[in-house]
Amino acid sequence: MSLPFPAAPAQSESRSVLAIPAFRKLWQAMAFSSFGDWLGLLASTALAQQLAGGDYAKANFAIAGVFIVRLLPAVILGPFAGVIADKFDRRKLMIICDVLRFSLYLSIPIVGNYFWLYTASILVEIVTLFWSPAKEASVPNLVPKSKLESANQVSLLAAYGTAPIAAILFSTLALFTGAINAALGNTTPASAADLALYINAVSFLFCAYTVWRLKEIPSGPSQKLNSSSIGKSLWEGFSFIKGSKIIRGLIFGMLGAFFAAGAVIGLARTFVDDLQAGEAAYGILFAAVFFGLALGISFGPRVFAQFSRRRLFGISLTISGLLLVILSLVLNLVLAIFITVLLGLFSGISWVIGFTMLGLEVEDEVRGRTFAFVQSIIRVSLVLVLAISPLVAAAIGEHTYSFRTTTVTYNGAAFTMFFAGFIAVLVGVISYRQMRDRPNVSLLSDIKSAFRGELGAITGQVTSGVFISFEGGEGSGKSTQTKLLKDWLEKNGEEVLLTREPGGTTLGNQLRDILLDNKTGVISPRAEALMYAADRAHHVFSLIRPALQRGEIVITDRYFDSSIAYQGAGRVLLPSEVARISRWATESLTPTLTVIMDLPAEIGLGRLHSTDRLESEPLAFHERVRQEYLNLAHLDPERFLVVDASLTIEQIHQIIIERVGAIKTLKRNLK
Ligand SMILES: Nc1ncnc2c1ncn2[C@@H]1O[C@H](COP(=O)(O)OP(=O)(O)OP(=O)(O)O)[C@@H](O)[C@H]1O
Ligand SMILES: Cc1cn([C@H]2C[C@H](O)[C@@H](COP(=O)(O)O)O2)c(=O)[nH]c1=O
Repeated sequence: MSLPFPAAPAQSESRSVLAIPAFRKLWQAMAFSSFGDWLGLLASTALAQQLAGGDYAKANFAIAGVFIVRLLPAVILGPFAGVIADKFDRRKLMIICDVLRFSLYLSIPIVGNYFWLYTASILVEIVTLFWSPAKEASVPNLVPKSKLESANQVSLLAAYGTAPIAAILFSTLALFTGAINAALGNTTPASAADLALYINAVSFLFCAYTVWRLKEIPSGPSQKLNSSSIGKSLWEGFSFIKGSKIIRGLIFGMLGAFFAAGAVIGLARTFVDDLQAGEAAYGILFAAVFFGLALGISFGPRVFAQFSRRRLFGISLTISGLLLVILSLVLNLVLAIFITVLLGLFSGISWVIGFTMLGLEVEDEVRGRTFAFVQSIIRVSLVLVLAISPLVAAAIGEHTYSFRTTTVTYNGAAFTMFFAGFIAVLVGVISYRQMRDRPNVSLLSDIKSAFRGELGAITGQVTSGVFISFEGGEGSGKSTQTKLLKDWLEKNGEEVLLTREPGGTTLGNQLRDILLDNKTGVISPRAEALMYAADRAHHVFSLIRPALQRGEIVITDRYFDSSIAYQGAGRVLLPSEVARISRWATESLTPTLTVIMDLPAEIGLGRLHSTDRLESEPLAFHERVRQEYLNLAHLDPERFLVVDASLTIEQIHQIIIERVGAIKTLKRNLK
């Protein structure tokens, strides 16, 4: 029998996609234009502030204006631009767009007034709306299908990874503007914002040149693009998410994360001014957010690997909100930068978990619409927060307070950040409560368990298909009920794989013989745990995962909870350690539903005609197993269904099909 391809992606995927010369060149062009975009954003907001000439309210209004004009075209024209861009030669379109962006950015510092700053910003955004779909449509022509996901990952890196580099360059320009002006022999000295805008312009010229040389991009118009309107995707996505508590919590939380990050970005320029710091500090603060975000995205999920993703999401969001509140109270720039890195870090964690979980929790058929919904709602809320927060700050104005001998100044930016942080905390707490798994496990004990490496991270990981496990003591009726359920599901049009542990595979059957044969005699508890885990690893790898990926329903008679109950409680090993082995063996594949057939051990054993090596264990062993099952179910009532196995076979079957029949992805529920 040939084994399926491993589920985990190869480590060097991202590097290998960049080894494709044509894609690498396009990627470099993307990285340059993203870098230019970030530098342009920093420069435009700095210029808007400069043009206000020291008027606090005017500076805030002007900065809000920059964000509004940069985001509005995408909200209003986004879907239409995609359709129009479809009709043109992609390569030529990208070159024209880049040359236009070069000219527009070049003109902003030359003209140097508000009117042209806003007009040019709107035009740049409109041009970008045509460039982006042309670029998106070109990527599939340059990389094989199997590498598309890695291509998207490195594209994201180019889009966001360039932000801190742009911010550092902006700070450097701000620090050395005088020297640079002198070196260039400028008679009318340019500000850091002007210089940044010139560099930005040149980055687009470079991008145009790269694409011009990239003959691999087909010259024809692109294939059909997703052109659904924002209104339509909002509505369709909304209809799908309203039924799921977890997805609702996720989206609500992600909006909270964007709300907090948007407030920092929208208010950063005036906030650093309130801290008596200049343009260099603005760049550093901006870089700090992205540096923190990058840290959170890269290391967060790995560092907190043992912790429940659903809980971690709400917690990191709440911490981000708290950090925003603290940031608003800080009057020292160095401290503010440190807090901003932490704020970015926790926002990064919630962002990456949010997106990953959306991918995991949302079924294949509705994933596209859900993501479209999330993207639309994020754009709309970003426009609102970026536009509104400087306006609120302007309305609040400047305030100085005296306490005995000290005076402190808290301006509108600080007050607005405080409120934004407060709202983010509320959102974090609500989404934590809404998404929290295992409601009977307290946060503190979950943190302790995570440090010990317990089951925390194991929560709803099935991507496609439905995975149901049956658990219970000896003779409790598992085999009888799994067969009845299989028949019922097949009558309802499902493809079903019924399997068991140990022994779902050829190798598993050999292990089963050794494990259950009375002649085997005593096996050390740890060796026994490893043998069951070995059977499980092979079972998941070669049978269960492939079936789930085919979209089938997998029913297994016993899975990892058996090991926790038998080897953990029965053999008196640490259940947390046994769980950890299973998590490793299965790459955390967790059942959608686990049915526990609960029966006093004595009755179950009494139903059997012969006894194997495990069944021959004393009654106390089997009672410990039963109690451990009940304990597991108590901790995670969402995953477990405990059934009274002393009822009749038909009564039990009815209880089970009532619960299974409610699973949303069953064909009968999708009609
Ligand atoms: N609800 C029930 N009431 C009475 N007898 C039952 C019930 N369910 C199953 N049985 C009988 O109990 C015996 C054991 O049932 P079954 O093989 O389904 O249990 P099991 O949990 O799979 O056992 P094992 O742990 O040994 O694999 C069978 O003879 C079966 O007909
Ligand atoms: C998966 C698994 C099973 N066991 C024990 C439980 C039973 O005594 C046997 C399996 O027999 P069954 O007739 O198929 O129920 O193995 C275990 O101890 N640990 C496990 O992980």
